[in-house]
Amino acid sequence: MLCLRNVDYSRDGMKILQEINMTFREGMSYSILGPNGAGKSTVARILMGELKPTSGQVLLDGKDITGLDVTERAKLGISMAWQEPARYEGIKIREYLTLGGKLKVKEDEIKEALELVGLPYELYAERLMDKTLSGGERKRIELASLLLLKPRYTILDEPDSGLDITAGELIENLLSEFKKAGATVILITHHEEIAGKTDFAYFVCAGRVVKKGFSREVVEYYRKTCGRCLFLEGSP
Ligand SMILES: Nc1ncnc2c1ncn2[C@@H]1O[C@H](COP(=O)(O)OP(=O)(O)OP(=O)(O)O)[C@@H](O)[C@H]1O
Repeated sequence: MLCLRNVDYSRDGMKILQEINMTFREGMSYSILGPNGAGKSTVARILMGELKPTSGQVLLDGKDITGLDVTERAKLGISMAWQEPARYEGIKIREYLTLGGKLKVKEDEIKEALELVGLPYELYAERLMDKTLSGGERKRIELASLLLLKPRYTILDEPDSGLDITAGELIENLLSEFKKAGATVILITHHEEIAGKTDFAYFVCAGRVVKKGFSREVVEYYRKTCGRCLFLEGSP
C-alpha cells in the first residue's frame, strides 16, 4: 500500500498542495482528477520522489520512504515512464522495450505488449527509435514498456494526451492488464471520461483533495461542480 499522509508542498512562499491524504491499494486503479494547475502533477512528482514534500510523509507498506529518491523508489517498484525516449535514439524498439536485453521477456510478450497499445509487432519491433516516430507512437511505446516492466505502482501522467480517439479503449486495456498482474495504477488526468475507467478517484482542486471515492461518484461530482465554482471564476 502506497500512501501520502498529510502532505503539504510550498514553493516560493506559495502553497501548492495542502493536507493531501491519499491511499493506493495493491491491484486497484486510481485517478487523480482535476483542472489545469490543480496540483495533480505535483502529487505525481512527490509520489515518484522527484519532489520532497514541505511537510508530511510518503509511506510504502507502512515504511517512511519520503527521503528516498527516484532511483531508490523505482527499485521498490514505484515507476513512471522508466526511460527518457530522447536518450534512446537509434536503437530498435525491441531493444528499447527490453532495456537492451536486460529485461528477460519472451518474444510473445513483446508482441502482446505492442499489439495491446495498438502497434502491430511486424511493423514496429524492428523499427528504430528515432524522429520518424510520431508523438503518439512514442507515447504508445512508452506505455508498452511499462506493460512489460509491470512495476508494483505505475504512475501515468495524462496517458491519453497526444493520442487519438482510440485512447479510451487503450487505457481500459492497460488498466485490465495491470490489474491481472496485481499492480496498482495511478492515473493523472483532467478528462472525466478517462478518470471514469479507474476503480477509485481523487478530485484535486487548488491543491486540496475535494472529493474521493468510487470513480463513478467522483466523476459525477466533478461534472456538476468543476468549472462552476467560484475559485475557477477567479473570485476570492
Ligand atoms: N516550480 C514551480 N514554481 C512555481 N509554481 C509552480 C511550480 N511547479 C508548479 N507550480 C504551480 O503549482 C500549481 C500546480 O501545478 P501542477 O503542475 O501540479 O498542476 P496540474 O494539476 O498537474 O496541472 P495541469 O493539468 O495543467 O498539468 C500550478 O499553479 C503551478 O503553476
